[in-house]
Parts: sequence; C-alpha cells; structure tokens
Amino acid sequence: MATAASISLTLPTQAPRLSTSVAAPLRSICNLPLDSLRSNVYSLRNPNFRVSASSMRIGTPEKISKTSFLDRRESGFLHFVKYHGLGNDFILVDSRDSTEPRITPEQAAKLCDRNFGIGADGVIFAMPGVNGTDYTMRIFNSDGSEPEMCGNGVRCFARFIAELENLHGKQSFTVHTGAGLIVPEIQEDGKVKVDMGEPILKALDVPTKLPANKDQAVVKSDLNVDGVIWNVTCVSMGNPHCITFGNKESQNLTVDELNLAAIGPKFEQHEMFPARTNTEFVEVFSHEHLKMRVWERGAGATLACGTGACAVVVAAVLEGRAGRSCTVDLPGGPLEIEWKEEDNHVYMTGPAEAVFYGSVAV
Ligand SMILES: N[C@@H](CCC[C@H](N)C(=O)O)C(=O)O
Repeated sequence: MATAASISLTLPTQAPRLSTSVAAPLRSICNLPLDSLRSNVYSLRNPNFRVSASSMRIGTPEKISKTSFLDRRESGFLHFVKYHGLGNDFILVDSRDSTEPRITPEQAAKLCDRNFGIGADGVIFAMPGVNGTDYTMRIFNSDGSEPEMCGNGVRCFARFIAELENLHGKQSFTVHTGAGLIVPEIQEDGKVKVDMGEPILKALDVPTKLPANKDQAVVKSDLNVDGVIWNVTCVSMGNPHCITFGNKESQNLTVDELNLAAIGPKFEQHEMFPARTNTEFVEVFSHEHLKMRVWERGAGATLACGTGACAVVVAAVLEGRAGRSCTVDLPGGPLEIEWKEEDNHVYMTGPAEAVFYGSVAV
C-alpha cells in the first residue's frame, strides 16, 4: 500500500509561472499557508532546493539535477513528475522497464487524493511499446479505475518522454493505448498536437444502450435524468462520452450556471451507459467557438478533458452546431480541435507543463 509518509518535491528548472493550480497541490502536501508557499515557490526556481514534507520546511540545498532525479531507482520509492494539461493534472511514472504499472489501482487512488496524497486527476505510466509502437501509455483515474485513453494525459506523456530521453525541439512518438494507436507531436512552441484517431459513433461500441439512428449512432437522443429530459449525443474517443447542449427546459446551456457536482454523477452512473460515461455540458458561442464543463468518469469535475473536447466537436458537427475546426474553452483554458474530413481523424492541440518532481515511499 502506498503511504505518504515521505514525500519530497523539486520544482522543474523551467519553473512555471506561479498560479494557484501550482500552489494548491504543494499546499496540500506541505500543509503550509498559501502565501508562505508563494514565496517559497519563487525561491524554488533554483532546482537545488528541496521541500521536505516531514520537516515542513525548505531543506538544505541539495545537488539534484533533473536528469539524475529521473534516473533514480531506489527500491521502496516511487519517483514521479507531476504534470498538467490545462489544470487536468497527472502523476507521471517512468515504467519503461516494466510491462505492468509500478503501483496498484488502490495505491494510485491514494496518491491522487488531494488531502492525504500528492493530489491529481490520475496516474500515468510510460511503458515499453507493443506492436512496433515507441511506447505504451496506461492510466489510472483518481478513483483507481483504468480508462482506455486520456487526451490531456497523452500531451503530458509526450513531454515526459522527451524529458526522460533528453530530446529537444520537434518530436513525435507512436503510443499504444487502450484506444489504439495515438500519435502526439511536440511542436516548436512546446505545445503538443495529437492525432487522436477516429471517433467511434456506433452505439454498441461507445457503449450506450440509448436507441441509435439508422447509422447506428446516438445523435440528439432523449436521456431522462431524474425527470429532466436532456438531448444527448454519444461519442467514443476510445473512452465513452455523452455530450449535451441542452435539455427540454433550456435548449441552450449557460454552463457556468450548472450544478455539476449534483448532476454529473447521475450521468456517469446512468443505466444507459454500461461502462459509465464522461459527460460534457456545452455552450455554443459560434460555429468555431465552444465552451464546455466536464464531469469525468472516475475523476469527477476536472479543469479540462482532452478526449472530451474532441468528442464535443464531433457531436457539435453531427448536430449541425459547429464546423470541424473549433476552439473549445475549458475551465483550465482553451484547446484547438479539428475533425478532419480527409482522414476522419480528430486532432487536438494544447499545452502540457511540468509542475514538480517528487518521491513517495510505497
Ligand atoms: N481527462 C482525460 C480523460 C481521462 C479518462 C476519463 N476519466 C475516463 O474514465 O474515460 C482527458 O483529457 O481525455
């Protein structure tokens, strides 16, 4: 079982500009007031500094370079790098020498706890490739369940691999996932463009039990959630998504007004979704500009969902609400999504940033 008895943190050399999304996880581990952390974090731009959770103090400067940190392999410790893609945050673990994740789903759930652990929406493992691919990505949600794919996660994964392999500039990898082959490409500006493959629309494969149209897809179907009839479209990007732009009472949503914590779980656990579902609530600003909030399967409300943003654009096109190329605003920031007519693939472009380095006793 994972214990958080010993956690150490090191910020990346290229320390990101401080924001609460950086400070909050640090606060949850170190239990220090946010303001004192702010000044500590600034001083931690020097990578030789180390925060020790046991002493609750900035420790003696220690010579740890990024490379030597990522190379560490002491038994009994799990070394990780915390990344985020628009605030959707992950604990990245180097498992390139292993065909199984280095920790159990139960341990992952403990590490993801924002009060008693490191705090994250999931744990991602970089593993050896299969079937000729460069790498395999596996992920546990914060509840310990294992999804097929994660869009923000695969952007973080690409940046993590580049760091592990000491690669610079434009880089592209082939990644085996539960959703098949995914191809992230790190661009010159540091953003990551990902070929997310083809959306799956066949109801049985999403999967959903909602009645399908003649193309076997579920588009603008009625879904009764506690007596409210929602209009939903179902899309899988390897993982299942239920997308709604409104209900019978309110055809066009104002997503900021939704009580996500109340309605999200009812969609997630709905009997029409045998594998549970991620749900996106969408507001349309124009044919090229959408805004969404997400309730994720196995993780709850998150600041962003990459597969969700892709599924939203596919659903918007199918419902005739938007064009194939859109900016999707999420609580953590915007993603650029394109569903290309030529190859039927969905492409997602967005940022991925390292937050801090750490070790935890397992
Ligand atoms: N946040 C992710 C999706 C992670 C998996 C999801 N919770 C599921 O269970 O399908 C993304 O960016 O795509």
